[in-house]
Amino acid sequence: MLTVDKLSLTFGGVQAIADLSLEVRPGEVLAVIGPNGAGKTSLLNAVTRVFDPSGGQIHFKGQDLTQMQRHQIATLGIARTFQNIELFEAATVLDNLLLGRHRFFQGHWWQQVLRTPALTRLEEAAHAEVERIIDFLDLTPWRHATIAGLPYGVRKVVELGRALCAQPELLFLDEPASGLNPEETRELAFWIDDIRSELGITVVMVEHDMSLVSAVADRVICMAQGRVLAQGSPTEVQSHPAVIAAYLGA
Ligand SMILES: Nc1ncnc2c1ncn2[C@@H]1O[C@H](COP(=O)(O)OP(=O)(O)OP(=O)(O)O)[C@@H](O)[C@H]1O
Repeated sequence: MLTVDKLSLTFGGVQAIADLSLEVRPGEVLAVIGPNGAGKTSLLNAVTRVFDPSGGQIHFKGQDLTQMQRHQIATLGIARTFQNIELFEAATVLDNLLLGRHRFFQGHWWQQVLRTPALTRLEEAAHAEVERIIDFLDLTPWRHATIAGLPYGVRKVVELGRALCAQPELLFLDEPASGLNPEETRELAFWIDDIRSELGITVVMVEHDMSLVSAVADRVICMAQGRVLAQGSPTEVQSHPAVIAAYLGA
C-alpha cells in the first residue's frame, strides 16, 4: 500500500531520516518504535509532506507522494493524528469532526453561495459519517462540548475521530497512547483493532507504549538514528539485541 524507498530528511546539519526504506501492507497495523530522536515523527512528517524529503521516493498505491502538493495528500485517502493534539479549541467536538470531512468539499465557491443539490448531498453525507464516528468512538456525551473544556483523554479520542471522519485508507497515529492512563490505553487498543477490522483501515502508529504495541501491532519496525534497525513481530523486535542496545544507548 505504501512503499518508502531510500528516504532522507535533513534539518540543517541534522539527518533525521537516512536512506530509509520500508513498506506498509494493506490491512495491517504497523508500529514504529525507537528511542527518542530516532526519526519516527520525521518519518510521518515526510510521508504526509509536512516536510519535504531531501531524497528518496514515497509511493502510495502506485502514486509518488514526493511529486504531489502537500494539500493533495489527504485527498488520496491518508489521514493522521499529531503528537501534540491539533484541534480547534474554541469549537465543539461536532464541529471538529465535521472539519475532518474537508477533503470531500472540493467544489467551487459558487456552489456554496447557490447551495446546490450537490453541496446539500455532501453535507448530508458529512453529517451521517460524523454520527457514525461519534457512535463508533462513544463520543455521544461530548458531542456539543467545546474542546478547551475536555479532559486530555477525550481530546485524544476526538482527534482520532477527526482523522477517521476523512474516511482514510491509511491512518497514521503519532503516539496515540501518550498521556493516556492504563484504562484509556486498553480502550484505545480495542479501537485500533476495530479501526482495522470493522472500518478496514490500514494503521501505522508511532508508539512508545509497548503494552499497546504488543496488543495491536501485526508488525513492528524499530528505528534508530533515522534508519530501520530491526523489523518483525512485536516479540521478535523487542528481543532483538540491536534494539535492546539502542534503547540502552549502547
Ligand atoms: N522541525 C525540526 N527542526 C529541526 N530538527 C528537527 C525537527 N524535527 C525533528 N528534528 C530532529 O530530527 C531528529 C529526529 O526527530 P524526531 O522527532 O523525528 O524523532 P522521534 O523518533 O519522533 O523522537 P521522539 O520519540 O522523542 O518523539 C532529532 O534529532 C530532532 O531533533
